[in-house]
Amino acid sequence: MEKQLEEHFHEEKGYIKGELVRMIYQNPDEHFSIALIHIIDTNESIEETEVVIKGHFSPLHKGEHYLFYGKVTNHPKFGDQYYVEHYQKDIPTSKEGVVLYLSSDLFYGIGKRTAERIVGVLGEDAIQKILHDSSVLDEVPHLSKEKAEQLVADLKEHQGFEHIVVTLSEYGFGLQMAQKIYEVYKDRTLEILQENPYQFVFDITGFGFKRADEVAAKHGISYNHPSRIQAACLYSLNEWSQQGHVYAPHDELIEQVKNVLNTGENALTSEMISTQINDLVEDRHLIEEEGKVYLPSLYYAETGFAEQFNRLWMAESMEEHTQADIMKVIGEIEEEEHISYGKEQYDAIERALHSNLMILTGGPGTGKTTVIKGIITAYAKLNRKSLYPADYTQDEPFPFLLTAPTGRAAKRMHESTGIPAVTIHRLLGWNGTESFEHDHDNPLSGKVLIIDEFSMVDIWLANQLFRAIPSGMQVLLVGDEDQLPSVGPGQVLSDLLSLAQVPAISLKEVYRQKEGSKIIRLAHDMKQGKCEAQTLEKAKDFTFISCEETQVLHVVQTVYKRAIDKGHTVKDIQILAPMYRSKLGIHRFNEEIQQLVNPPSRQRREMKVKDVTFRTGDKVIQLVNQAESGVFNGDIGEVVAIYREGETKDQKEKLVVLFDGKEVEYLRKDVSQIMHAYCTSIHKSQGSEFSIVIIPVVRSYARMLRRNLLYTAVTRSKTSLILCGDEQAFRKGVQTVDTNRRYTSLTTYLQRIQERPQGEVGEEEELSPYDFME
Ligand SMILES: Nc1ncnc2c1ncn2[C@@H]1O[C@H](COP(=O)(O)OP(=O)(O)OP(=O)(O)O)[C@@H](O)[C@H]1O
Repeated sequence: MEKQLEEHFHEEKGYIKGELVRMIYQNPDEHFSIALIHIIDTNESIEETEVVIKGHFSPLHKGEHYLFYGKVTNHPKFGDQYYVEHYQKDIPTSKEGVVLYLSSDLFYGIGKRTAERIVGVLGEDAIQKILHDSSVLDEVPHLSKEKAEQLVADLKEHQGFEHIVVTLSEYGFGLQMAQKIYEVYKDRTLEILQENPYQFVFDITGFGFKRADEVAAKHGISYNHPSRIQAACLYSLNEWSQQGHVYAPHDELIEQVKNVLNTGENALTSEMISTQINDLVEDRHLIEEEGKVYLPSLYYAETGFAEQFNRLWMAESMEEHTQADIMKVIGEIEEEEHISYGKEQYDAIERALHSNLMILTGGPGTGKTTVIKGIITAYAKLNRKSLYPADYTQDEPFPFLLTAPTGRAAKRMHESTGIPAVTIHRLLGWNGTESFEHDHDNPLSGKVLIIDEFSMVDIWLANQLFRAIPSGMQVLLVGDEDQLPSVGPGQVLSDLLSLAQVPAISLKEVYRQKEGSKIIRLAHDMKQGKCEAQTLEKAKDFTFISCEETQVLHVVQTVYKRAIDKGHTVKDIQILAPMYRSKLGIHRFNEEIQQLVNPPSRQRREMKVKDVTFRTGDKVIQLVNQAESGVFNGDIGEVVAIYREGETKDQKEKLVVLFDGKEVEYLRKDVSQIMHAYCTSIHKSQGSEFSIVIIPVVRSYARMLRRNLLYTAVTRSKTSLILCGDEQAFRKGVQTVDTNRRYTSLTTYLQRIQERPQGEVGEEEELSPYDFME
């Protein structure tokens, strides 16, 4: 196999056969290295006898020969270098060569005579044979067990990683995936690859069923092999949860699995699939209850959250204040703040003050923030507490915990209340991997917890958060039920609201509208599905520019430019679109707006990653939570510096982004954590607000256009909203209610808990959903 590969590469690609002179640089985590090589043989046009090579390879050993495949690149300062795309050890193939190799210093305790005996028995492909099945060494006479074990260990160390990567590359796996696979299975990789590639679907994040199927087909694994069907079940359920469902009904899962297995004429019956689902359930890879099939992590998150929610809801009431006291302090606040609370607002403050747990909902401008401030101030007055964190000590911590799912939402919360607010991840002391500092063993401390933008919180995070809330802490969940549900699985807010017993107050009266905001009026009309001609009429803060789909890009550019010319910054202006990859997708807008506001220039450094060019001055968005650097999914920043290899201490290219006064460095390999943010998706914009929002709405988006999506987009704008495109498409979207409810069973569990005889508690669940996640 290796030989064929070598011949194949020799025919098609440039190569250098060489020997290590010295390692110049190596980063073991990334297997990225630079080395100086003495050239033994090459078909590349390199004049020198030595060359610097760069690329992903583990440390090379002196005295061994390697074959490097790649490209000659010309470095302006250092001349010719070789960029290694692929490499392998030049394993000796003649008997003499193998004897020399095995008796070299690389192998402890193997002298020339032992090496000759090994090659005498196993032949010139002794190395491959031993790597494939080390028991072949039993056939070698006078080779002690210890020596044989040492030899296998040394061989694996010297040949293991390269050999595995080379073999995986034959199956079409890139270096990154090969490394990921190797990290999980180490020297068992090839064995698993050959015997049960479907195992990869279980163990390796991002490993698709189709890839496993391709590998399995090469090994002749049959279409109805139990491992194949089981992997398809697991894969389907994963896909299902990515669409927001917490479970799949057994029968629907079977249908989905049939589609994934796609066996054509070789039909697999529902019974066969059902049997495999049952086996997975028996082995605890899946959990099934009343015909609902769950991934264990989701099952434990949902049942766990229900228990935690119930615990807080049913906790002993805290010290009661009399109605008279409450009325008195609310009156005082009204006077101090020059405000007269509406009836709903007043009720919300009053009820929150003597509830363990309450939900506050309302559209934009209904006074959610005003009520939050009212609750905090009233609590402080009633309990004679200061609102300044500096007045507190470790023994008596600050009583108010304010939190939100995104950094931007937390920042807004802080700005509007004057009280510190952090992301939920930070509040829980997330360490960036699998655990949180705060959980039921180490709960949060404080008296009142307020969680804003709760519609964005998925069932995993909700459970994790609620586990860390001590009984007796007052909890207020705040959100807008008409916005999109969480990106992750579940629909926690709307499930809770659907239960009549859960204490909730919905603010309906709009206050900001009284200040003449058309944006707010539009949002409230949209909520009711209203979108008449009058609704879209131009106003001071709102314009719908009707135009053909082909003109939309130009119109968006013109509006953007005009806003910039008027003195607004790129930060103030946000384009929101529902799709990434269409003619009018997010990527396209980003390219065009970058060209408009941050074009190539001598003063601006660039880093090209795949097809995307990042430039200093670019507006970018963080795509994943990154606890160590303190940046979170959805945070928006600006590229402030780009460093080349030779300019940094550790010789690495870097891109630096400034997020709200905090600089974060990205290595080239991590740049995929960010993307341009001139235009972002509506989903990513949840929890953020922008002064000027531009939303293209065209017919080609039709399958995405839903009321809650458009409502979320429109309510992101603070002072100016520009819609452009097709009014009809917008209207249709507003009238299309997302009827695809997610499969969740939170309400069932909560009801079940409520009906349980008093005093009986649920099984103490020691597991956290994160125990099941990577
Ligand atoms: N009872 C009231 N009397 C007068 N003005 C009010 C009242 N309640 C709220 N407002 C004003 O209405 C505006 C919107 O209120 P607030 O910011 O609290 O709403 P919100 O629901 O948090 O809105 P959004 O979600 O859009 O931020 C603010 O300017 C606020 O001062």
